[in-house]
Amino acid sequence: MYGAITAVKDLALTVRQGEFLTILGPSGSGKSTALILLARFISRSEGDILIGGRSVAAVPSARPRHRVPKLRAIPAPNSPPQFGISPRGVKASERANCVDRILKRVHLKDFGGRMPSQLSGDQQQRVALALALIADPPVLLLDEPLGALDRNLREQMQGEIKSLHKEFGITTVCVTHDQEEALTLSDRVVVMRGGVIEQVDTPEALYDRRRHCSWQTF
Ligand SMILES: Nc1ncnc2c1ncn2[C@@H]1O[C@H](COP(=O)(O)OP(=O)(O)OP(=O)(O)O)[C@@H](O)[C@H]1O
Repeated sequence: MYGAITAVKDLALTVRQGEFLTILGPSGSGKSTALILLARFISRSEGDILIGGRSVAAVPSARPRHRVPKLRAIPAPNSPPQFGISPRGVKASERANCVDRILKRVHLKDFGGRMPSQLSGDQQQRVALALALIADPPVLLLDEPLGALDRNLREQMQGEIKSLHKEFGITTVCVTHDQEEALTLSDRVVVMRGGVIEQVDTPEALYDRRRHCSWQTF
């Protein structure tokens, strides 16, 4: 709840291990709030959120384990991309290698020393993706990851996100209002409207069902 506004009214959602789940809906439908609830950024009115079978309420709030930087912003704006985050469960001696390997994987091998302002929009998104992968979170949360990019770059980054998800197998919850993006990237799509879940389906079933009842635009 934000004051008198109940952004998400009733949310019962199971995110499966390793899946790419997208929350799709029009502006104001509560998508980001649902994602925030997942990350426990704000207090919940009621209910519980489980990650890996464990209640996030049991996780100390000072440093939320499940928090992952939004892709639309670089989390450490004044630092070169390779700083500011350490790989989990990687020995100190191997950290630099791990960071290099992931920067290479997102096509930023030679960009490690640049400041964010020296990077283009898609390079900044790649840095954010690299940071998320290096952090190796139990659930990767993406809020409108490609919203700031033009169409060509968006399609290119969609392909990259999809192949990174396949390769790293990180359980991912993504928020978007872009139907094409949701259908392209996801194993399942959650359609939200007015703070409630309207439908949960595979992209194929969603496309098929909506074809028969006039595809709604967001
Ligand atoms: N910090 C806030 N304070 C007050 N109201 C808020 C706040 N954040 C969101 N809201 C309200 O909660 C409702 C849901 O917003 P939310 O951002 O979750 O929706 P959304 O589907 O992600 O929309 P968008 O795509 O525009 O970000 C909206 O009515 C919005 O105005």
